Amino acid sequence: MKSPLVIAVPKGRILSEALPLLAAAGIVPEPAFSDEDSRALRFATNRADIDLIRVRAFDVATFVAHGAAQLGIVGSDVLMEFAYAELYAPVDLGIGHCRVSVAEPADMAAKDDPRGWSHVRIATKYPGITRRHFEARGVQAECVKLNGAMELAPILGLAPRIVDLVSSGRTLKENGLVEVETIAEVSSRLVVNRTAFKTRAEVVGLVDAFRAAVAEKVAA
Ligand SMILES: Nc1ncnc2c1ncn2[C@@H]1O[C@H](COP(=O)(O)OP(=O)(O)OP(=O)(O)O)[C@@H](O)[C@H]1O
Ligand SMILES: O=P(O)(O)OC[C@H]1O[C@H](OP(=O)(O)OP(=O)(O)O)[C@H](O)[C@@H]1O
Repeated sequence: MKSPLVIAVPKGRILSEALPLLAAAGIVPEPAFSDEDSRALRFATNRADIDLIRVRAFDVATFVAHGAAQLGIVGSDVLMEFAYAELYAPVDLGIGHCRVSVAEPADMAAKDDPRGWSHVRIATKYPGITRRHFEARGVQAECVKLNGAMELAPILGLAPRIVDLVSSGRTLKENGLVEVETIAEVSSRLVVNRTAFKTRAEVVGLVDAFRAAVAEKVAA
């Protein structure tokens, strides 16, 4: 028998929205998958030919790009950051909606004009997206890489501006920051390893199942 297909899912906030979509696509993980006390990382499902792995959001892209997992669920922010050529993203899952934005302290924004920037220092988890965004209009971005709590950077003098995800805007507001530019709208995508897509027929069937699950959700 062929080895099971591996689907990588992020363990953070997307998971609760992804599970109903997986179920609608006919994939239900074993109970240990939702058990917070479980230390297991790879899980069987109701389908003998499919396993799930639970990894960090950024690592979903890495596992699938290298073919260690054949499919995955990941935010388009992560896809933009890495731009892996081996990743094919055929289905917008319509979950995990937010945006990647530039933000700065409210008092700074009151007198700031983004058109006048020539060099910016930015704290971010997304140095790739940030550099490309600013380079496209001739602005040099010096990035300080953080893995979370970017909103602290301006207050503590690490960098005057940040590039981070914004959804309700509450995190910015509670930290005295305002959004000054939206770089991109974000949603989660089904990603597939291009080689697996060509060589394993079951992958094509699964992509169709996810597409149907999304269409069903939209129609409901
Ligand atoms: N506030 C938000 N609203 C909607 N979607 C979000 C929001 N924040 C993040 N996301 C989406 O969820 C994905 C995972 O984010 P999450 O915050 O759960 O993980 P993380 O904290 O980056 O992960 P890790 O703990 O592994 O570093 C992001 O890549 C993005 O696509
Ligand atoms: O606009 P809002 O609705 O407030 O959402 C934005 C926040 O959500 C994300 O962080 P998350 O809560 O995932 O924590 P993290 O810093 O661990 O990534 C993001 O990094 C922002 O901090």
